[in-house]
Amino acid sequence: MTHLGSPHDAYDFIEQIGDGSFGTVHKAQHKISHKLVAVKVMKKKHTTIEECQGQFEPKLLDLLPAHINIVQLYDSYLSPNCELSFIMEYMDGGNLYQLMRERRHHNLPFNHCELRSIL
Ligand SMILES: Nc1ncnc2c1ncn2[C@@H]1O[C@H](COP(=O)(O)OP(=O)(O)OP(=O)(O)O)[C@@H](O)[C@H]1O
Repeated sequence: MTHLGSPHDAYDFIEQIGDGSFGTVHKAQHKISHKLVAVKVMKKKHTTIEECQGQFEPKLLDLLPAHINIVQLYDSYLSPNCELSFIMEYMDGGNLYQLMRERRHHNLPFNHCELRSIL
């Protein structure tokens, strides 16, 4: 379900944590519950709810069964300035590239079990 309105009304944006091909990702905190979330603000502008609901990523996340290795999608917003934002579970471990660099730096290669869970 996409809400009409800005995610800034419900969340305090803390910092930008990523920049992908399709959107920028921010760490944010719900103003009432204080729960930390990741907000992905899509680069492409959208004008209608129907257009937002046709997006591939949220459709896929909705279809997948709950799993600890799959980020949960909580909500989405369509702002008056035509920005579409997804509110997602916040993962605080960094991305795979950062993890690989850190492990290499400490000379700690992944074992078979870890590789299987990543792939
Ligand atoms: N749910 C999340 N919790 C914490 N950080 C996240 C979350 N989602 C994305 N990020 C951070 O934001 C970065 C960009 O994510 P995004 O999904 O926009 O692109 P990507 O999948 O990394 O790259 P691309 O879309 O270009 O293939 C990620 O690399 C990660 O560091």
